[in-house]
Amino acid sequence: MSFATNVLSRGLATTAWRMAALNHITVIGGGSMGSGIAQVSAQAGYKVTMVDQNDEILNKSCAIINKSLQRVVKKKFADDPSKGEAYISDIMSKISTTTDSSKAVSNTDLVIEAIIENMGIKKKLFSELDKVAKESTIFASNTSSLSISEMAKVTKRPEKFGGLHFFNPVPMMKLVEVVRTSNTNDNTFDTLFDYCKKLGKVPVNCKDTPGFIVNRLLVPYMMEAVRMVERGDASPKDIDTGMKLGAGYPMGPIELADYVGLDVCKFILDGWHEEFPDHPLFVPSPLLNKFVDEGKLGRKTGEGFYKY
Ligand SMILES: CCCCCCCC(=O)CC(=O)SCCNC(=O)CCNC(=O)[C@H](O)C(C)(C)COP(=O)(O)OP(=O)(O)OC[C@H]1O[C@@H](n2cnc3c(N)ncnc32)[C@H](O)[C@@H]1OP(=O)(O)O
Ligand SMILES: NC(=O)C1=CN([C@@H]2O[C@H](COP(=O)(O)OP(=O)(O)OC[C@H]3O[C@@H](n4cnc5c(N)ncnc54)[C@H](O)[C@@H]3O)[C@@H](O)[C@H]2O)C=CC1
Repeated sequence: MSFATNVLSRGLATTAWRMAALNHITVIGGGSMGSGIAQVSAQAGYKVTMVDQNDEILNKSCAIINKSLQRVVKKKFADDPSKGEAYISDIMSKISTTTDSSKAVSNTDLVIEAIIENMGIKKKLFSELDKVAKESTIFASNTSSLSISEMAKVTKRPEKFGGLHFFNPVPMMKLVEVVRTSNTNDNTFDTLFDYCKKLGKVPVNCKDTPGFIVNRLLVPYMMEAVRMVERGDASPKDIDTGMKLGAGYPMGPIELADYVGLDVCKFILDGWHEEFPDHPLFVPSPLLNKFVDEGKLGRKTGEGFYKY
C-alpha cells in the first residue's frame, strides 16, 4: 500500500469509526416537514417509516410526497418521462407508514421528530420512545425554536441526541442546521452531518441557542412584518412586494408566514414569550392569534393572510 493510500484509508477508517451506520430512519409527524424529510431520505436510498396520529393524516402525507415527486421527476427525467412513474414507485416503496411509534422505533437507527412545536408534547414523545428504541438509536428533533438539550434531558441518551433543522419546502431547500448540545457526542454529530450530506443537503454546525442561526434572524424579521400589518402601516401585498423586489427574497415575509403555517408561527412566538416574557419581540400577536382561532392557518388550510 502506498503512503497516500495508507493515509487515505486510515483517514476514512477514522471517519467511519466516528459514524454510526444508518439503514432505517423513523420520522415522527407526517405534516409539512415530516413528509418532506421522509421523501428526501427515501430519495437518498434509506428505508423510512413515517408515523402520525391516524391513517387519514398518513394518507395525506403520502399524497404530499407523491405530488412533490411528480415535480421532481418532471426535471429528473425530462428527456425520458416514461421513467418517472417507476422512479416514484421505487421511492414510495421505501416509505412505510404506521400510527404505532413504539413499534416503528424498536428497530430503527435514527428517529427524526417533526411533530407540533410544543415542548411538553415533544418531551412526552421522546421519553416514551427512549424506553423502546435500541441503545444505539440516535434521536433528533426538527424543532424551529425549542431547546434540544431540554428535550434530551428526558432520555437516557443525551449523548445520542441532536437537532436536525430542515427548511420548508424540504425537497427544495438545501440547508440543514445540525445542532449540537453540550452532551451530543462526536459520533452522533458526525453521523447527523454525514446523513445530511447523503441527502444532498448543505449542513451547518449550530449551537443549541434559541432559533439556532436562521430563525434567530428570521423570526424577528417576520414578526416585524406581521406587526406592520397590525399597525396598519402597510398591506401584506406591499410588504411582500417590497421585500421581494427591494431586498431580493424569493418570498415576502407575509407570504412566507402563510407558507410556514400561521399555527407554527404562533407556537414559536408563544414558546419564546413564555421563555423570555420581558422581550418585546415575542409579545403575542393579536392578528396571528385571530387567524389561528379561525382555523386560517395559511396555505395548508387555503386561507391565512391571503386566500389560496
Ligand atoms: C413568525 C416566525 C416564523 C418562523 C418560521 C420558521 C420556520 C422554520 O423553522 C424554518 C423554515 O423553514 S423558514 C422557511 C424557509 N423557506 C423559504 O424561505 C422558502 C422561500 N421560497 C422559495 O424559496 C421559493 O418560493 C420556493 C422554492 C418555495 C418555490 O419557488 P417559486 O416561488 O419559484 O415557485 P415554483 O415555480 O412553484 O417552484 C420553483 C421550482 O421548485 C419546485 N418545487 C417547489 N416546491 C416543491 C416541492 N415541495 N417539491 C418538489 N419540487 C418543488 C417546482 O417544481 C419548481 O421547479 P422548476 O419548475 O424546475 O423551476
Ligand atoms: N412549517 C415549517 O415551515 C417548519 C416547521 N418546523 C418544525 O417542524 C415541526 C413540524 O412542523 P410542521 O410539519 O410544519 O407541522 P404540521 O402541523 O404540518 O405537522 C405536524 C404533524 O405532527 C403530527 N403529530 C402531532 N403530535 C404527534 C404525535 N404525538 N405523534 C405523531 N404525530 C404527531 C400531526 O398530526 C401533524 O401531522 C415543528 O416542530 C416545527 O416547528 C421546522 C422547520 C420549518
